[in-house]
Amino acid sequence: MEFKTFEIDGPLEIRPRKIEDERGYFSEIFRLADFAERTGPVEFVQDNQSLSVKTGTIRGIHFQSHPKPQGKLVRCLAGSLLDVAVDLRTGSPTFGRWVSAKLTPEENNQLWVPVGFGHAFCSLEPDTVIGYRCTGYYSPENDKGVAWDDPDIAIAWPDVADAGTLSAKDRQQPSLADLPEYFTMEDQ
Ligand SMILES: Cc1cn([C@H]2C[C@H](O)[C@@H](COP(=O)(O)OP(=O)(O)O[C@H]3O[C@H](C)C(=O)[C@H](O)[C@H]3O)O2)c(=O)[nH]c1=O
Repeated sequence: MEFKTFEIDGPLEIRPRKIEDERGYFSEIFRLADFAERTGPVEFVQDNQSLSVKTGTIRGIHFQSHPKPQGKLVRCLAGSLLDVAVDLRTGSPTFGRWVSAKLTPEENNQLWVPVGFGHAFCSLEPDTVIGYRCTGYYSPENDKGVAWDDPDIAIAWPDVADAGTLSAKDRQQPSLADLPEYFTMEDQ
């Protein structure tokens, strides 16, 4: 299992080994000991999965505020997607900056989005399925977001990104400049 860091401290791209044979492959996609060695103690309590039928579907930038924050371990189960983590920690030297990874079943890679980061993705082909493990339960009252196309974040979305796919909620997310201070450098 390979762990790749980014220029922003916190997010990780994880690439579990695929053991291939004539039947296909086998992969240990998560080992708590290996993961927690790099992230510190984590407990996943909820697994989510969503289907995006159209190429260019954009979901996000989402996060849950305290006292119900969520770290997310994301992978692609079908299709492919560009997954993005945005640093929302007040006082962070990389506040407002983002990292991304193209996730596909073939690559068998994952993105760790720690507490303190917003999460968003864009599907890169039809019928893309995303699966992600969360370290906190869903809490609608703590479900917050930032505008996907905020110029102060300037995520380099792929050309296929289709704003027409945005949910009503995502069409009216606040700008980064208008966002309350939800997270600090104490968050992880
Ligand atoms: C997140 C969530 C949603 N829901 C319900 C609420 C709505 O009735 C429906 C769709 O929710 P939403 O439009 O927020 O789903 P996405 O736009 O895919 O948002 C998710 O995708 C972005 C990229 C994320 O990182 C978050 O996990 C999450 O915000 O599922 C639940 O019942 N449980 C949940 O954990």
